Amino acid sequence: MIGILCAMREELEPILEEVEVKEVVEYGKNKFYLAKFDNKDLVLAYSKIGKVNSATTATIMIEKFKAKKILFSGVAGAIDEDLKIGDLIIATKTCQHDIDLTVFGYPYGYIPESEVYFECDKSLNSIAKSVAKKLNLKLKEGIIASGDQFIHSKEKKEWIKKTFNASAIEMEGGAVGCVCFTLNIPFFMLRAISDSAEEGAGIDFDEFLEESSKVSAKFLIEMLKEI
Ligand SMILES: Nc1ncnc2c(CN3C[C@H](CCSCCOCCO)[C@@H](O)C3)c[nH]c12
Repeated sequence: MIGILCAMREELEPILEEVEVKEVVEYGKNKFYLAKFDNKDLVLAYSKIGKVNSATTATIMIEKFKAKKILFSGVAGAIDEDLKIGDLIIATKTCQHDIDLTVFGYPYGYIPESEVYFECDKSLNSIAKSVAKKLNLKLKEGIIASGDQFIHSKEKKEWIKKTFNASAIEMEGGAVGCVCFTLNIPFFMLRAISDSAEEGAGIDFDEFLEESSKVSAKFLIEMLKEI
């Protein structure tokens, strides 16, 4: 079973259109779509926005639906200057920029007995890179930072870049990475850029959410053929 996770309805819908939904299971105030694609069993859901919702949905996919890998598809704000709206990025690792226990001498993003960074699955990332090569698509890879905030300030964006060496920003990957690390499940995260995470990002986000969600979804479908 492969878990396909998104945060928002707009991110999941273009994927659902491409798979054969066999059953919809209502559980934990959410809907889980059991589907087939290219003779593979999938469980798909959108978690709702944020780290708690995405951690909850990832855990249900793994524990209840027996997902053996989690693939995230969605949109992100750009931190690296060379990332433009519609560009694709995969996470080498994820982190949580809104964790702050620095008063106790810990680094930003660190919870005692846990990790700052959660590694993404290298074999899934190499499949993504070979798919991008085959389709002649630009695909960046880098650290992607998460927090329960929509970032729309150059100052905050630059702080996250300096503190975590992050290339993009969103609100779920660090939490899903932690769940997959905890349960020893391979984690892959693909994002298409929807905004600059600077002043005015909210306007761009509203304008490009649907289009960038489709870019990510289209690539994910191509990846599913190779897994
Ligand atoms: N700059 C940014 N900062 C943080 N995250 C992101 C992301 C990634 N996703 C989009 C969504 C945030 C938008 S909440 C929208 C509320 O509904 C608005 C109606 O559509 C959340 O799931 C994280 C894109 N640009 C970002």
